[in-house]
Amino acid sequence: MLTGEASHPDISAGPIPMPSAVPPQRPSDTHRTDTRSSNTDAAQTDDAQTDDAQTDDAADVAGSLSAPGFFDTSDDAIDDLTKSDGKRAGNPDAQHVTQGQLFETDPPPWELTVDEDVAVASVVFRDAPYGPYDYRIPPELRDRLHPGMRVHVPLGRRKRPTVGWCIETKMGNKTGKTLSDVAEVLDDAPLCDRPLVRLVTWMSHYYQSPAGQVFDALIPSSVRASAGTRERTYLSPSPASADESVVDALPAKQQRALRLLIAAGKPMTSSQLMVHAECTAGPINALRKKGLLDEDTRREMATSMPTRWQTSDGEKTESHELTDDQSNALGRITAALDSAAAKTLLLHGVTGSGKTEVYIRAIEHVVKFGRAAIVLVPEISLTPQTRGRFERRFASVAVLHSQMTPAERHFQWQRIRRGEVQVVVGPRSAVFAPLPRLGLIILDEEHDGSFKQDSQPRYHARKVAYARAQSLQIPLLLGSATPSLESWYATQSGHAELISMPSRVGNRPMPDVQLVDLRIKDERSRGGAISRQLHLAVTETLREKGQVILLLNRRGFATTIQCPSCGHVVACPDCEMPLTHHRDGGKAVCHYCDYTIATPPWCPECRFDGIRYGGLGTQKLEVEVKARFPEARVARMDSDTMRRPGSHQKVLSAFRSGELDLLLGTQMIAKGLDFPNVLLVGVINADAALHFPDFRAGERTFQLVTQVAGRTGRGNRGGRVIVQTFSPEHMAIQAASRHDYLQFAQAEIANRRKFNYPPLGSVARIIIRGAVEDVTEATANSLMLRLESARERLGAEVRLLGPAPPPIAKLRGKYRFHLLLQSLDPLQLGATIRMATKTFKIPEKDDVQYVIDIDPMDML
Ligand SMILES: Nc1ncnc2c1ncn2[C@@H]1O[C@H](COP(=O)(O)OP(=O)(O)OP(=O)(O)O)[C@@H](O)[C@H]1O
Ligand SMILES: [Zn+2]
Repeated sequence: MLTGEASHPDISAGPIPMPSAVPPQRPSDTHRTDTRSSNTDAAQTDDAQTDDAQTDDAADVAGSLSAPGFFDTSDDAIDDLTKSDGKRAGNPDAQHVTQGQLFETDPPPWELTVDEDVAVASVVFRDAPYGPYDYRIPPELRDRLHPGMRVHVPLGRRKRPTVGWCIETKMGNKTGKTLSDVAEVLDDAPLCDRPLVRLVTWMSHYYQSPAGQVFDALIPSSVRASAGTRERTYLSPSPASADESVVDALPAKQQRALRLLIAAGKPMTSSQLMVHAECTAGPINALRKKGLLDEDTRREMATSMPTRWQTSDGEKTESHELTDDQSNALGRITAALDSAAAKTLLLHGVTGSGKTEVYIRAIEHVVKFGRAAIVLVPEISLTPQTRGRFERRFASVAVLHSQMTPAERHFQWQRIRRGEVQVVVGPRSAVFAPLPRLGLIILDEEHDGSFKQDSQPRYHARKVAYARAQSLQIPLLLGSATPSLESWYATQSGHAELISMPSRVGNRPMPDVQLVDLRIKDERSRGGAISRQLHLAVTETLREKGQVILLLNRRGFATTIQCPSCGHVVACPDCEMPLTHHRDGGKAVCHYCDYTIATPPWCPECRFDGIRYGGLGTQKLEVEVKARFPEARVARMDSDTMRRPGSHQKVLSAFRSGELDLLLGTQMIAKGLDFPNVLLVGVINADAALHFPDFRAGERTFQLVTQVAGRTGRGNRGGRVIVQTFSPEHMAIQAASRHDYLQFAQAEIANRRKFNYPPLGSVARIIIRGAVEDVTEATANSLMLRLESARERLGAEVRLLGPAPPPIAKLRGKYRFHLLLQSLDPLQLGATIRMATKTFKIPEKDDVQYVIDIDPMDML
């Protein structure tokens, strides 16, 4: 029989406190379906990157440019995660918030007796009910079962046999009930060690995601399914075969086979022995039947792995003599490594300052002491260059990427776990790499949006890396030319150490950036996307045999309302967020607070009557470019053209070798590429991301323009940048045009302070979706009421916004509403949601689901 007692994972086992309770059972079965809100084709921006490393079923696409906070939980706050949410928020009644109760028939606490001699396992499940529930470990399994293993247990009144994850083993049954037995242990060894199990419980608590689902994110499905392995039975001589008289009495063929096996001195499979003894299966089976052979079945890799290493993209460079900036940076990183403290370091190095070389030297330091490192990068197939740089410098590198087969992924995971790997390079899921002696975690391009997972559990790799580094007492190194404001703010508030590399390698100048004001009629080309200045610059560059990059980051839908004459964007008076045009009914709606007006027919600012909505895509741009520059060899890079494995590789190699003159595409061409012959970068519409209904719009725009501008001037021939924009005076664009991160960061922090947006406060979002609009809205409303009452009971200072339709108000035939929560204290935010959803049940007939997104990255 089950009990409803919430398990308490061991928190004394490691240096950092982890939460003391995993979330209680979720009341609504339907909750577990993740809406994958922004993973859709309709909504998907052109920057989709897939990383199928961790989920079987989820498309797991991440899209946007910025990153949520992780320092919004101060160290104290992380510490406080070990306490009950309710207590912290000041309500004694709230203590029970973290306790899961399955049956109302549970005895009251004073009737509980503790049975000290029972070995107990706490088990969590992927599907509802999620647990944790306690089971008795039968004596014969006591030595075999450890946290991090899968078990078969009976679940529910019908004792349905179910696979679960053991998160804790302990002595003593405190439930006062007879526990059901663990039926079977499914793994020979834990699939994750204790620190990783504690990371699971922390993630489960923080992201309010069932621990069983977090395990599934942590352990690749290929590992769970033992992809690429098979069972083989090995034969060895049994003790009975030691009797010479028995052997002598055997028929000739059997005798020969057995003697050969004894002489070999090692076990063989039956087919190996058949070859060796030149016999059929008959004599071997006869030996088996006579009890002269012992059998041992093992699971092993089917073949030695045919790893399909991608060839490098043609870059040749090797180790460099460090610049002064680089050696200073390295010195500070090695000091942190030597101090064996869980320090967070932010390496802010301008584009082309040589950050990769610093990472490599830091890892060399780690490897020297027999330890290993994880390097997280935005999707690796976009940057074959980075991969090549690591593979050339370390003997044993495991590169994880989305195009691996399950067998390859499993093979690499086993290598990593056996401690055979010095460096793991991979996307966000690589933060879970089971390295036994991890010494350093690095996030390159730490501001990148792909570090946030867009399906359950909706974790951010930076925050998880932070938690893992803290628990192992190792440094975390974040690197970027355009750090996220979260990381930047952490350096200002003393939670992270700032290391600056303000100049480029070889003292190359930063490229000159020229702004083209698209509001001026003459600058706009009739019907086209390329201004007169940009056209001239491309022509000149091609004539000089230089290469060109054109960026057009068109989002899947473009519904901002902007005046082409004055550049004014219609925005919400309460939230300062741009309003979104809804074609049905001609409404303009704030997607934060639901402020609604009729879409203005002319510009409210300058009265120009030709206000417009919408945009232009890369495909259309390609047609225009080919028409304007018929001689140029052009390639387009976006999620449509880059579907096939290896396609990035191909285009980038062709670009490096000079077989292509012009590369146009979405933000995937803005990332980390290092091509010395790129003399011109053009940004077609810098506003694309600027007027998005998202408080991170300015940050994303700054990052994107700065990053793409950084792709030029990396060789000896210099480089320049042309940025077309309707908002040349906007602070983000001004700062980007001067490569001035500091100015941007200071101004943007001041902006965020007004509304306590991250990194000053925390944000969470709940998405509700359903087939029938009013039912969905009614559900959203009743959840809102619960949030309000939870806020009151907890005395929490949390701002509640909505329900409002998100920019994508309908998705795959489902209506969507969202709620936003904002607070200076992430713990109060989390506790409010936990309390409000604890007993929130949606009747099955309503067909409505909800999804909790803590530290959301986008508001689509
Ligand atoms: N000490 C050095 N001496 C000479 N060249 C160097 C040195 N360090 C790095 N480089 C070269 O400088 C170039 C830029 O380095 P890298 O790509 O690491 O820059 P980055 O800081 O990562 O820039 P971005 O943020 O734009 O990706 C590379 O071609 C690299 O090989
Ligand atoms: Zn508003």
